[in-house]
Amino acid sequence: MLTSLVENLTFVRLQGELNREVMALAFDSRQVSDANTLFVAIGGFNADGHDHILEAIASGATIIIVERNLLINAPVTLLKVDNARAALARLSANFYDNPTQRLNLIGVTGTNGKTSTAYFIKSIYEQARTPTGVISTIGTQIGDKNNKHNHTTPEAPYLQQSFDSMLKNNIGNCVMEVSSHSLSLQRIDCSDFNIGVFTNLSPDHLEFHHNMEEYFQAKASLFQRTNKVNVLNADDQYGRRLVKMSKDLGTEFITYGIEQDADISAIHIKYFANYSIFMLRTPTGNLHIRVNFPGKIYVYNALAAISCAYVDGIRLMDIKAGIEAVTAIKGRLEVVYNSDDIKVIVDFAHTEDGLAKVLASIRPFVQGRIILVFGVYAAKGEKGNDKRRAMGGVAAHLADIAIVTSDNPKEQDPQYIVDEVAAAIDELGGNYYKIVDRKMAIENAIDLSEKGDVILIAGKGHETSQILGAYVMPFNEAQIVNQKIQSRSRHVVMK
Ligand SMILES: CC(=O)N[C@H]1[C@@H](OP(=O)(O)OP(=O)(O)OC[C@H]2O[C@@H](n3ccc(=O)[nH]c3=O)[C@H](O)[C@@H]2O)O[C@H](CO)[C@@H](O)[C@@H]1O[C@H](C)C(=O)N[C@@H](C)C(=O)N[C@H](CCC(=O)O)C(=O)O
Ligand SMILES: Nc1ncnc2c1ncn2[C@@H]1O[C@H](COP(=O)(O)OP(=O)(O)OP(=O)(O)O)[C@@H](O)[C@H]1O
Repeated sequence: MLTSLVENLTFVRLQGELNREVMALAFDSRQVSDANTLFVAIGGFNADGHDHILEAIASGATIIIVERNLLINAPVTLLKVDNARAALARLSANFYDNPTQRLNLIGVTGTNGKTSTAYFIKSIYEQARTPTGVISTIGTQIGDKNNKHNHTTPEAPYLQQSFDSMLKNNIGNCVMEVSSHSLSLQRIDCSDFNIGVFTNLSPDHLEFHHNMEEYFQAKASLFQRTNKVNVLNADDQYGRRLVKMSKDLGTEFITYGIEQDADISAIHIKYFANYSIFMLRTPTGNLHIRVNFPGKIYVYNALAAISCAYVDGIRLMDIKAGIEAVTAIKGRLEVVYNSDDIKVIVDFAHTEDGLAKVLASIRPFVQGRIILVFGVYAAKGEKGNDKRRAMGGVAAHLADIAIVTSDNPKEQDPQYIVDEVAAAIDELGGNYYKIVDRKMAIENAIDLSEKGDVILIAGKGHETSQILGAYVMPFNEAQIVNQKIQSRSRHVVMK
């Protein structure tokens, strides 16, 4: 009933009764399909939900939440709130009876590494026989089911429903990637986090957050609301700011690192082509760990997950087994083809820092050349230009050949983006080709390759489609690679 749903919500009743049944929640008029739906009208960046109230009512909405004084000539209940997004979060949590109060919720935030850290955490907790759900860029995993969604951190109704579903399936822990958008747009309001995990911070999403300070403050807000402890990267300058912030707030924290003094650290690290080994140092003992992914970034992601499990009381043997049990994460340094001649890797690197670090991780083990296929999605304008140029710079410095192509061009002109990235590579004297069509770019990389080369296809990782304008085209990089290699070998045999 609406009377219980509005608990702890500050509102003004503009019309109608509170004594009404609520069958569903919606924030998009196009998604209303049930009678007795509560529709929250959000004033957005592009549209305004208030302009779509009548459509929502026509589809079944009977309770409308608004931010303005209005009256509607229909038998609906109309409540006014100060902030519709915050109200959506409160109503969603109430609708599912505040599930996070009964869930061990762990939030992972930072620019890069959230997904692998989340999967490492899930694996460790499950070694310790504590079932764990995941909400991440790859999807929401509850038991054996994985539901894909467009967001890294979905909107509040979906989140609260997922938490509720985890509890109903006897899953007591949830590890969730928390994006800066979700923090700024109140998607995770009314979610009680026990632990917050910070990976790192580097430029991204600046068209939305305007500058690094604003971006940092959005991320920092997660660590101001954790109930138990913050897990912080001592080697990252923003991680050290979060240490200071936690001290000031009197919040418990634990640090991890490789370079700086930290509570949990990795020493004697040895890097190999497909994995790394190191000695894990903790306040209560040391042990050897193997991470089945190459490069320093995965040692960091493993340390973040280890520190989270450690402060949550999981035994070191389960921690070790949990990290070592993760052998693949979709689209994260995923080897989609490997032979004596060439290796083809698909990876989700889509920021300057991520791309640079992935290239640095694989470089020591490449006998031939690195052929990089990549595109950049960044919004129009100065911040977008900065990102495109910065990624072009990484390609110029760290790849032998760059094939500049499209990522998800979405509403933008793909040729413009490719030209701009290529101009940045050109200025630095890099070696590049421009091929707007991503499938052709991948095929050309294979044609160009010689024995000993590694092809890195960066940017889309786990994604299975490409967004061109309003068109979502199925796009499977592993399939494209394998089909091309098969047809190439057929061609060679026929000759
Ligand atoms: C920048 C951003 O986050 N935008 C979010 C924002 O969109 P918006 O304000 O532009 O929405 P809008 O189009 O103006 O519409 C305003 C309201 O009217 C409603 N509407 C609109 C039209 C209509 O016919 N009927 C109707 O009811 C809309 O559903 C919306 O509630 O509010 C919408 C819901 O209210 C979100 O779906 C939308 O996410 C968009 C789709 C998005 O792409 N977000 C990305 C950038 C994002 O959140 N990314 C992060 C980080 C990913 C990462 O780390 O890489 C993520 O967590 O995924
Ligand atoms: N610790 C790290 N530091 C820098 N780059 C990293 C790190 N870990 C992974 N990466 C790179 O960033 C890419 C994205 O990593 P991951 O998917 O874990 O990040 P994410 O934080 O989930 O990103 P998003 O929020 O955009 O989904 C990886 O494919 C890899 O190229």
